This record gives sequence, C-alpha cells and structure tokens, in this order.
Amino acid sequence: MRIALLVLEDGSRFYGQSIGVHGESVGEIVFSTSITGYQEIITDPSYARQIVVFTYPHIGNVGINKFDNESARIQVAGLVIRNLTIISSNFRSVLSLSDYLIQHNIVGISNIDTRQLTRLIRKKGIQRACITTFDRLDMQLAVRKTCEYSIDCQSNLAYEVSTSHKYIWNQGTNYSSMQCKHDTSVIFSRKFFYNVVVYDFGIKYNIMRILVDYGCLLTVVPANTQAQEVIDMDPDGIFLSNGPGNPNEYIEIVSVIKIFLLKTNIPIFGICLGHQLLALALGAKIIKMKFGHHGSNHPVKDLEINKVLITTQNHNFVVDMMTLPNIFQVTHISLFDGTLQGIKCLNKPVFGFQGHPEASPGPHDSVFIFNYFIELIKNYLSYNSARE
Ligand SMILES: NC(=O)CC[C@H](N)C(=O)O
Repeated sequence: MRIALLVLEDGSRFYGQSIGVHGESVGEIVFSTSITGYQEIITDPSYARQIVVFTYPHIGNVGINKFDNESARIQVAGLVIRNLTIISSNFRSVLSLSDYLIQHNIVGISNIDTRQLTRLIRKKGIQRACITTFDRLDMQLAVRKTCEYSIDCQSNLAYEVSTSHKYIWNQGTNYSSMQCKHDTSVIFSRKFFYNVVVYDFGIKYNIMRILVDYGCLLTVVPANTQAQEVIDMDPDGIFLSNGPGNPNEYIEIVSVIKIFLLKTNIPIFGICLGHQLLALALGAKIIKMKFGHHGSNHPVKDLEINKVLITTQNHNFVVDMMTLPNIFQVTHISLFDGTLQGIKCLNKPVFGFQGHPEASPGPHDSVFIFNYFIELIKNYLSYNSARE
C-alpha cells in the first residue's frame, strides 16, 4: 500500500492511500454529489485539470466498462474518494477503477474524510490542490506547487480537449445499448432529417448520441473553426458543446458566435459552456461561483412549464442574471441557489441550458430540452422552404 497526500491551497492536508498511478498532480479541487456514474464523470472533458472529490463514500463498485466513457480518456487531474471497493462486480466490467487510473497515468487518493473535505470546499470555495504519492511526502513542496499552479493556464483548455479535425458522428443511444448486449455487428438503419454542426469544446458523447436519436446527422468541428466555414456548410442547426475552463477567456469563440447571430437565423443550442458562450455573445456577463454545481441531484425549475426537473450539473461559472440583456428570457433557475439555469432569446431561434439534459450520469428529467432545438430547426427549415 502506497501512502498519498492531498494538500489544499490553504494548507489543509489529508493523508490517504494511493489508488492510481505513482506521481503528483495539481488542479482545481471540486466535489461531485453524484451517487452513480463515476466512469462518465472522470471521462467528461469539462473536468479537465480538475481534481474531483466524490461525496458518495463507495466508489469503484461496478468497475470500468467499455461503454460508459464520455470521451476517449480520463480527463480529471486526480481523484479523491472515501472508500475504494475491494471487488468490483458488474457483467460489463472489464477493469477495476484503480487499474483504469494507472492505465491513464492519473493519481488518486482514497481513505479521505470526504465529508470534512467537502465542508471545507463549501466554506472556503474552490481551491487549488495537489495529490502526491512521492515517498518523501514533502508537505511544503506540495503546498508550494499548489500555490504556484496558475489557474490562467486554463485559458486554452477547450482548444486542448477539442477534436483536431472535422468528422461525422451518426451513433445514437440505441447503438450503445445494443453494444451493451454484446452485439456490435448491428448497424442501425437510422433516418437523419437534420444536418447539425457541433462545436466541440470538449463534448460528451451522450450529447451527440441524443442529437442523433432526434434525427440529427452531426458534423463535429474543432473549437477554432471560423464562422464562415460553418455558414458555408449550410447547417440546419448549430450546437455549442460543454467544455472546461473559464468562458471569459474564449474571446475568439464568442466573436464567432456573434457572427452567427448577426449574419444568420440558424437555430443555436448551447449546453453548459456552450450556453455561457452564447450568453456572452449576446452581451451578458459570466461570474465564478463559490464552489460550483457538480452532481446529479440538482433541482431546477422550468419556468415555462412550471415543473421541477432533477438535473445533472457540472459548472464553476454562471451567467450573471443581473446582466442579461432584455432580448433574453430566463427559462430555468436553480432551486439550490437561485442562479440562472436556462435562457432563450426572444428575437432569434437561440437558447441555452446550464445543466446537462444528456445526463450521463444522472436523471433523464430534462432530456426533452433537445426537442426544443428540433422544433426550432423545423421552423427554420419550413420558413426557408416557404421562401424558395
Ligand atoms: N460542463 C461545462 O461545460 C462547464 C462549463 C465551464 N467550464 C464551467 O465550469 O462553468
């Protein structure tokens, strides 16, 4: 058993057991209250450079399988848990969580009082932290490295996790559930009704699968794709993905979105980072939250249908409701802290959702939000064909 140390920017330290690769990692520490879905969470690119603490005490129970990744690799900078299960058990499991961390060169620490740690993060806010497994657990050095870690180095994160080339995505959720049934030979004859360009700022697979389920054929483009290139593709809709980092840093992406808004009437839907970038392009401001929202149990009120949705959340930044221009209508608010969770534009077919309607992991209460996008696309297409 190798000892590991977790050090926070404020000097707090927690000794535990190493459950990942031997090494050291620094990042922002956030806590997630999701009870299930650790595989989806650690592979979600929005968590890039973040150390994730799970508040649920037992992690690793169902191992790692071939189907639940939300991207091609582990994205978190490190993992902090209470208990790692000794035996992982599930018919789909091919690997233990610990082996998966080692395979991907990720450090992890268990036997941590995650309740105390979470209270600390809630009280003091998001901090930088370091996990180290080095033999001489040099406290001073770990604190120094933590404090030297610059949050500014996050300014390129969406570009780093984005795809390097354009590609077509046509896999829906049924495809993956068929895979679960060990039948990889089945190819679905699926109908595609809409061509959607997807900006990949660190997109989760399940967003793409659900868009395909709704009849969209996706052309996924890198984060730095210019507006004209997309306009030339003549898409029926544009999707702006989730992703890591501070939205205020992505000035170039915001100016690309501004061009779409200025020059076209193409329907646009943004999730999480995509929603924040859309709000920035329309003149709102974004602020950093104290400890963010990370988990699958967040109640959000849908103001249009007057219902509460239990949602999956993963964000440290939020649109400042006070700065929202008049052309926006607030469609959703968080029932935890009243922060803004959804907007729609009154003079454009454009809307954004702060939470994750694709879940993965989490409840499916808000999946119907994808349908709003489809409705906007249908209107756009029928308006265009009426003009022809
Ligand atoms: N999941 C996301 O897209 C996160 C958006 C942004 N990086 C934030 O932390 O607020």
